[in-house]
Amino acid sequence: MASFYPAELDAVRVYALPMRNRFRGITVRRGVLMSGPAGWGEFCPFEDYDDASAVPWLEAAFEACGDRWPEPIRDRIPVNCTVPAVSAEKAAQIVARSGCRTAKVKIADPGQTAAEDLERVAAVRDALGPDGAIRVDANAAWDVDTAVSRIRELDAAAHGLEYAEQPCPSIEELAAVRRKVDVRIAADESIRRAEDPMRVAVAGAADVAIIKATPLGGVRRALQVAEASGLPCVVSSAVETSVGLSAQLALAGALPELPFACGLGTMALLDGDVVADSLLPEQGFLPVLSKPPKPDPALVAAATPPADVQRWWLDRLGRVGALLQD
Ligand SMILES: O=C(O)CCC(=O)C1=CC=C[C@@H](O)[C@@H]1C(=O)O
Ligand SMILES: [Mg+2]
Repeated sequence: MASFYPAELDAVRVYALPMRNRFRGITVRRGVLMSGPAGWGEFCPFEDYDDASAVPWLEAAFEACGDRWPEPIRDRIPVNCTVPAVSAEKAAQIVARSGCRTAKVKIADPGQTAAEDLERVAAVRDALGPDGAIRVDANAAWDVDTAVSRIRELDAAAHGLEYAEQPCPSIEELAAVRRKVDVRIAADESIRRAEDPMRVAVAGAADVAIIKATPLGGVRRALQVAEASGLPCVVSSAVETSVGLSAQLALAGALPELPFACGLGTMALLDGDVVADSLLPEQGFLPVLSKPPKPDPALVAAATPPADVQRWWLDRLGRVGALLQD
């Protein structure tokens, strides 16, 4: 239950920021910034999410506006750089510029061949050197047999993968792949898109749980999901601006254990931000803030989309807000 409602919001601002490369099929990231008594929150469900699936995203924004986050137990978070489905050359540049010691590589993207995936992963290993870690994310693209053969090939091209994220859609398939390959399996969509993320039994089907505060309803809820998963957790972003990203860092800061780098280096995917001190990784780390950063009015003005786009987002906010109050 949210602790306060949109009627109490001090300010609501719609933003649109271009992505540097197409990611998850999108080229512009859009959402709503809102301020409440505790600070700023961000409501940014992807455009393909229906209103019901967008409810936890709004709960996450309201948590940031209405409550302080749990006390952190660490003040900085190691992060991976995220490599979209780009050419091998571009992938190497992204890794080299990031300063991160872990890279997450998107594979099995629509329109990409298996050979291009292997080249991208090999280029990332060259750019990272022998002791960096490489993880891949297939976003549920494969069946079990394809996953088993592709993961083995990618593991060889990478000279060792840290884990393979969501190779197949279902938990049963993840479990079957996990029995057949030596690489760790991570569950992402199986948790974040589950009807009840608190009850999804991923232990046995995965070695790592990907946890995201924004689609799971906020930092507190995500901490409960992490505990219920019974697995080591990696916090990963939903490609928010620095406002929403700060909540994900609060989650990473509060988790009892954090054995792997987190997927929170995503400000590098966006061309611009709404805060002046953007949460871009430095030497592979991001800070845990005590509260969300305040948007810079000039940057927000520069990121404000046309009136019809603003109207679409405000209507969506109103509809999802009404569902939340039901
Ligand atoms: O984990 C990262 O490095 C970045 C975040 C990331 O990959 C994602 C963010 C948002 C939507 C997803 O398609 C994608 C993911 O599947 O993890
Ligand atoms: Mg994923």
